[in-house]
Amino acid sequence: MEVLHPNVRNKCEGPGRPANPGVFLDGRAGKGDTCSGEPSIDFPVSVVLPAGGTGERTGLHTPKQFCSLLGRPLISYTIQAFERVSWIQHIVVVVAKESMGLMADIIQRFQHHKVLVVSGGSTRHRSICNGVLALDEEGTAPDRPRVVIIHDAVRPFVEEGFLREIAVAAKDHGAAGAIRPLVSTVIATTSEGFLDHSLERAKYRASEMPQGFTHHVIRQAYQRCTEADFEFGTECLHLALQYCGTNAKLIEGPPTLWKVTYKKDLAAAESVLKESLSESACMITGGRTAAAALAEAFQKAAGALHMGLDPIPDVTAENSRYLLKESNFIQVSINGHCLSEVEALIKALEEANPAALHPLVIIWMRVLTEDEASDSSTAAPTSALLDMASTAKLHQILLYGIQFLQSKVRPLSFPHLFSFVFFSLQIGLRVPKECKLKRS
Ligand SMILES: Nc1ccn([C@@H]2O[C@H](COP(=O)(O)OP(=O)(O)OP(=O)(O)O)[C@@H](O)[C@H]2O)c(=O)n1
Ligand SMILES: O=P(O)(O)OC[C@@H](O)[C@@H](O)[C@@H](O)CO
Repeated sequence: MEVLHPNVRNKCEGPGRPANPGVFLDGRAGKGDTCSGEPSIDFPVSVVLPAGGTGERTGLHTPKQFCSLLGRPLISYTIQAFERVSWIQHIVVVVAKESMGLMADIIQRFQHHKVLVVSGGSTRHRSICNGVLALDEEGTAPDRPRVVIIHDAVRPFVEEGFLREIAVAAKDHGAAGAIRPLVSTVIATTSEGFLDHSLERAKYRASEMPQGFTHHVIRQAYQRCTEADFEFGTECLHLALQYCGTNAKLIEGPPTLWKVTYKKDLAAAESVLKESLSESACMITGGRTAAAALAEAFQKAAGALHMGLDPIPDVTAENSRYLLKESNFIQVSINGHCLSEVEALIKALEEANPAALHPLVIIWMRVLTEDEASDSSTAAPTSALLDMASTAKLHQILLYGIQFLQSKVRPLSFPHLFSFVFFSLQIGLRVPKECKLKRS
């Protein structure tokens, strides 16, 4: 636990008044989990996530950044999006003083790492400024970044590739920002509430996040800006231009950069998360030829429905990364019914203890040939599987079983098989239930 130097000067809320010392919270020692195999950026980058607002426009009592989506606070998704990027050194989360304890709990519970928490201010600019200052101080503060990325904590869908573009452009130009095409036309009104004029929509863009700045530019911008900027401003790019003469490079971002603002946006964010979680899985074949052949055939069938399936022999050695990155697992067993493979997978997941944003789903897919099916001793170990499912659920692991007969007369029906798997992945996120053996 590292405490920032107590006299972190908080210019943002008036000169001289020290901000609450930030604390370094690291809920989990150990390596981060990069989500990309691309080469890392070769200059230090840190992130400031302003999360000190009250979320009034949602009409909810809980500030939207702390509202739960699939059982997890919204801010946790945003933090994980950044902590999985290996070239990001520190994540400064700026929260209201009264939320510091809650934020510490979230970091501990979801095992976030490389996070520094500092107290926010009465406006978004004051909060961002506090976050930048926290990166600024000599002494115990983390090593200084070359580039500072600023990203609203209530924009959970940010991708590493776009972050990289913003960071490189910020390094090259001093500032960079995400833009999106305008959906509505911008108009100016008279003081009596009538149309004064409208802007030519094609000439304008919506300013979104993330934005990036060299540490020098954003620090100077906040040192020079006025109280009116702090009180009423909403655009960091403007401060860089106004007070540092830096024209930000503008980069059109993906539509996923939208900000959770209203209550309906929380529901939209949850359904986006749910959809994204059931679109991929890894199929564990145990290295057996028949299982690998089945997995490859299944992978082709799933590809047509834009579902990514990775056949792998096991989750050891270099495949252990799936335990941290993946969320859905299909354990393929052909004949035989020992549950040891499923048991081993559950154990590996518990040990890896991924900072999963959602329940993990394991589907035990068991294929019986005709002679096996006629042998009563190979009957599905339903009670053992149900017991295992009940125990696994305590660790947020949902276990389902599917068993089907493969015979000359009844060849494998992928549509049936696939619909069960996809259905389980979807349902698995909604209501954790004991596993049910399905006979197709
Ligand atoms: N004093 C403030 C105000 C806002 N923010 C943060 O800035 C981001 C974008 O601001 P906005 O969507 O306006 O959030 P709120 O101010 O909370 O929303 P509202 O205006 O509806 O109250 C949010 O992550 C919010 O928590 C902040 O850090 N400090
Ligand atoms: O004004 P709000 O606090 O709702 O949201 C902040 C937005 O203005 C900001 O995130 C982008 O427009 C980019 O500056």
